[in-house]
Amino acid sequence: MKILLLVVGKTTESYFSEAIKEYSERLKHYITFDMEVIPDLKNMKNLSFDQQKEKEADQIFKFLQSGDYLVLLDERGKEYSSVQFAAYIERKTHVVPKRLVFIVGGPYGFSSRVYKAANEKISLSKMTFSHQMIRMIFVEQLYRAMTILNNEPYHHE
Ligand SMILES: C[S@@+](CC[C@H](N)C(=O)[O-])C[C@H]1O[C@@H](n2cnc3c(N)ncnc32)[C@H](O)[C@@H]1O
Repeated sequence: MKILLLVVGKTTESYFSEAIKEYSERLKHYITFDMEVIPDLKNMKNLSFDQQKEKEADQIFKFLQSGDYLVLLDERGKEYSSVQFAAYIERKTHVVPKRLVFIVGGPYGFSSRVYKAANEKISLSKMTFSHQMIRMIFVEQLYRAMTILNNEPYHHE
C-alpha cells in the first residue's frame, strides 16, 4: 500500500515546508509516502467560496485513480489517539490494495462532491488548523504511527 497526502495549494511558509520535508524523509524508511500539491488556482478572487471549492474539487478528482481509498482530513471527522491511528494504518495495509489517499482541503474546506466521494473523514483535533499547518501535523502523526508500529522509542504514553 502506498500513502498519498493530497493538499490544495502550495505550502507558502518555509517553517512548515521544512518540517514537512523532514518528516516525509523520515517516513521513507517505513512506507511509500508522497505528498502531491494541487497548484494554486488563478483568478480566484472574484469567485465565491463555494465556487472556489468546486474548482478545487475538479483538481482533486483529476489526481484520483480508481481503487484509491479516500480519507478526508476534516475537523468534523472521527478522532483517534496516536496509538489508535497507528493501529488504523496497520489495518489499512491489509485491506487497501493500492493507494490510501488523505486529502487536506483548501482554506474553505471541501465541496459536497468531495465529501460524497470520500470513504471516511478523520479529525486531527476538534480545533480547526490552517490548511497549511494541518499537512505538517499529519506527516508528524504518520511518522509517529510508524514508530509505534515498529516499537521505536519516539512515542511515549
Ligand atoms: C482552514 S480549514 C477549513 C475549515 C472550515 N471549517 C471549512 O470546512 O470550511 C482547511 C482544511 O484544513 C484541514 N483541517 C483543519 N483543521 C483540521 C483538523 N482539526 N483535523 C483534520 N483536518 C483539519 C481540513 O482538510 C480543512 O478542509
